[in-house]
Amino acid sequence: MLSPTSSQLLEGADLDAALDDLSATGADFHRRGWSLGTSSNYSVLVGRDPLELMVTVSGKDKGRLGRGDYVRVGADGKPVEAGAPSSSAETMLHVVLAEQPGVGAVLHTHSPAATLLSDRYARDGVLRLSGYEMLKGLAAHGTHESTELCPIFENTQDIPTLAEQVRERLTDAEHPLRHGFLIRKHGLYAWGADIAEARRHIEVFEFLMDCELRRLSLS
Ligand SMILES: CSC[C@@H](O)[C@@H](O)C(=O)COP(=O)(O)O
Ligand SMILES: [Zn+2]
Repeated sequence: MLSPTSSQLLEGADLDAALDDLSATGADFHRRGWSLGTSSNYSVLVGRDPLELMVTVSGKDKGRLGRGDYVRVGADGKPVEAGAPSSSAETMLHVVLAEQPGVGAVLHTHSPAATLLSDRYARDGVLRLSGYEMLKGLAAHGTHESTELCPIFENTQDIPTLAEQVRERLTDAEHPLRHGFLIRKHGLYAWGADIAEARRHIEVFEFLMDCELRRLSLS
């Protein structure tokens, strides 16, 4: 349980419940074909002062995660405890997102739609999702007559540089990152105030990208 003086947001039974929720999310995403072949990584914020996250261990089957498949990392993306297994190769992306006030969980998926659309619209640098009722499932979209601009980053394999690019875009004056972004021919990152909201954002993006893919194949 949380003590009133604790700087930790999650500990004890609350932390176990959060990890179980992330593992159930992984099993669900795996079943839906969004987290196959050890792809994807997930994290939940456990403390802000200092910043600490629980991130999935690198290379794990995301359909069969257990409580031991998470590593506690700090603001530098390194494990807090000596001898801990390596956290996700993409840990720094989770860290820069979790640094933002109001972000409590980050999820990453590898669906066929994200893989293909991030390439199809790479030249534009953005996937435009416009006019769909399901946009209301993204926080702060009160109407279907809105547009979500989902930026697309190149898949350079240089995660520290990508993390810096993401950090800059989070506060971009013209088009700040809002709910998610794509990495070209790779996948989707989305986040939320907690695991439930991050999962909803992934589901909405995946639904909308599936619609976009079908719309392209119809036309
Ligand atoms: C199937 S490998 C995919 C990885 O390269 C990576 O993009 C990924 O999502 C999972 O890496 P991980 O280090 O397990 O977090
Ligand atoms: Zn990935």
